[in-house]
Amino acid sequence: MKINNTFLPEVYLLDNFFHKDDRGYFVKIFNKQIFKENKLNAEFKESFYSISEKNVIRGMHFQTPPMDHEKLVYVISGSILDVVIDVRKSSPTYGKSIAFDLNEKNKRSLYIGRGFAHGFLTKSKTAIVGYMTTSLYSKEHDTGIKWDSFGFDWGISDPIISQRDANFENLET
Ligand SMILES: Cc1cn([C@H]2C[C@H](O)[C@@H](COP(=O)(O)OP(=O)(O)O[C@H]3O[C@H](C)C(=O)[C@H](O)[C@H]3O)O2)c(=O)[nH]c1=O
Repeated sequence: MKINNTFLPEVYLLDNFFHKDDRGYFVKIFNKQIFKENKLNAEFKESFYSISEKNVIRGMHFQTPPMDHEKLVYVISGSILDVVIDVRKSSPTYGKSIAFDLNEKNKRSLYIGRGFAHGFLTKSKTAIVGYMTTSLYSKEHDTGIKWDSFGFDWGISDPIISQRDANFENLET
């Protein structure tokens, strides 16, 4: 596993270990020792996955303190455009976003620190996206900002989104 810095501190792009043989692929997405050696929070408390159709946007989600968390996002099948934005008002990179293609071919994952909103666009027919988070889900602390409110070009104008995501507030400028 190789952990790559990005221009957003606390957001890392991970090149995961994988093994290919005539049966297919084996991919490892988490190793506690490597995470701790690289000062990434390795104390994950929940893991879940979603299955999305093409042109679905899920996001931009985050949990507010004290239930904020680090999040590890990876793609089991398909392809997504994964987007993260800094929503920490006191941060020098507040409002700055970064995007990565995560897919079953590159087997990359994204480690997202606290204070960042996360979302993705499904680019393949379907995409199975896995998550691990370092806090428990808390409905009261689960919130977000609107997907088209921070100047990011998703390359799509009419995504399939939930009513909840459509009703999020815009990023405060
Ligand atoms: C996360 C979660 C959700 N829920 C409930 C809340 C909703 O009734 C339903 C679906 O949740 P939501 O619409 O938030 O799911 P997504 O839109 O796929 O959100 C996910 O995708 C975006 C991109 C993320 O970054 C979020 O961390 C992740 O939650 O499950 C639970 O009951 N427990 C949970 O842990």
